Amino acid sequence: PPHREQEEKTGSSTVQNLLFRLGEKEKAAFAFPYYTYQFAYPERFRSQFVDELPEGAAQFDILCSHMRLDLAQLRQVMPQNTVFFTLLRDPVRTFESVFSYFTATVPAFAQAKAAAAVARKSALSVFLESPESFWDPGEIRNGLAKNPMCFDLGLNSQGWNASWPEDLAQLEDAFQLVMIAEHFDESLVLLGALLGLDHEDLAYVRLNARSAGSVATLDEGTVGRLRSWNALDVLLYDFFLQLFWEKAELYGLDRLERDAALLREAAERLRQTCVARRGVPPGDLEDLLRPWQTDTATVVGYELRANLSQQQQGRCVRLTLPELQYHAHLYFLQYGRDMRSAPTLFTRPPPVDKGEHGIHLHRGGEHLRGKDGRGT
Ligand SMILES: Nc1ncnc2c1ncn2[C@@H]1O[C@H](COP(=O)(O)OS(=O)(=O)O)[C@@H](OP(=O)(O)O)[C@H]1O
Repeated sequence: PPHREQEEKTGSSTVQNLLFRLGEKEKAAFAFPYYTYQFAYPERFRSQFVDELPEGAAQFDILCSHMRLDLAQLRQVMPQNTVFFTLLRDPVRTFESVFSYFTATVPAFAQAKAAAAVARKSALSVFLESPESFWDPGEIRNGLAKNPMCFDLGLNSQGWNASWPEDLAQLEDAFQLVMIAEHFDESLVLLGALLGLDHEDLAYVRLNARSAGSVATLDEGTVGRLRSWNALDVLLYDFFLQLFWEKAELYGLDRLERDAALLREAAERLRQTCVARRGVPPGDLEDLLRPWQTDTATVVGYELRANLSQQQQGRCVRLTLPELQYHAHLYFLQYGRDMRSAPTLFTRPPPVDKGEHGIHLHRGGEHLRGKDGRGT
């Protein structure tokens, strides 16, 4: 059974979608959060955050919802032969994405934004001029404000300390694969080899991407400041990037490139079949396919072709289904009830409010279930 640790803003929704599709097809038992679609994030993961084992299942097969990692607690939930993998992204791009997406929810970022309005500068540049002045390390909602990838992996993300190398070595032992977003297709090939998946299983579309207008261009000075503020994320990334290339060499570099090319072809075929328009702004998307938005970032989605067969429709909707909608759908399939909502510190509420929520999800669910004739 795979377990994927979800890293904020690294491309993890794209990998999660793949596991959702795979798990749904195989009727896997998902270890879902008791509340909502994330494990009480940004608290450290605890086994009691997981909902009950579904009826008839002897163990959980897949766990892939948002969490801040605690390996020991996670091992209490998942079977012994679980494959652990996660995904890292260039720390500069990750931080820029985290900053843009969570400007309003991370207090350190929100304060920088307020100061920027006065100074008539960008919030990110004001933050990077003196990050320490905005950053209160005692405030848990500031977890993502510095070294967000280390934070999500449960490492000490606030500064270097003596146990860091050992903590890193533990992660190296625990994860069979650490994927690298900059080599996404090659990472997927290695994942496929690990889980016994073929190119068709691995075909994907890029999910949760911001519109071009939401992505900041970074000059050299900004990149330098981002790297020094997130120095531990840089260390983490460089360490696992090197490990990634060692794994790639073991697989065979030529073979990896050949397989990545085949995967790209399979993915492109599926995109040609399914997608009429990519990069579609939220206002143009129906509820079912509209990704969750924040106040500060526009996240784009996909419009499907109009004349799909029933079977294609089932596959294409799932391929492009945003995280919350797919999570809610699978939760409903697994338990026969709606996902529980609960306020968390980082509230990203369900896509529509409570009253409509059920109707929307049922409609979404029926749409999904009806179109491919799976039925529940
Ligand atoms: N395949 C692939 N390769 C490279 N990058 C990718 C891929 N898929 C998604 N992305 C980018 O990842 C960002 C979204 O990350 P997450 O899905 O992890 O976000 S979230 O934490 O779950 O909200 C988001 O980055 P930004 O657009 O910079 O915000 C996506 O564009």
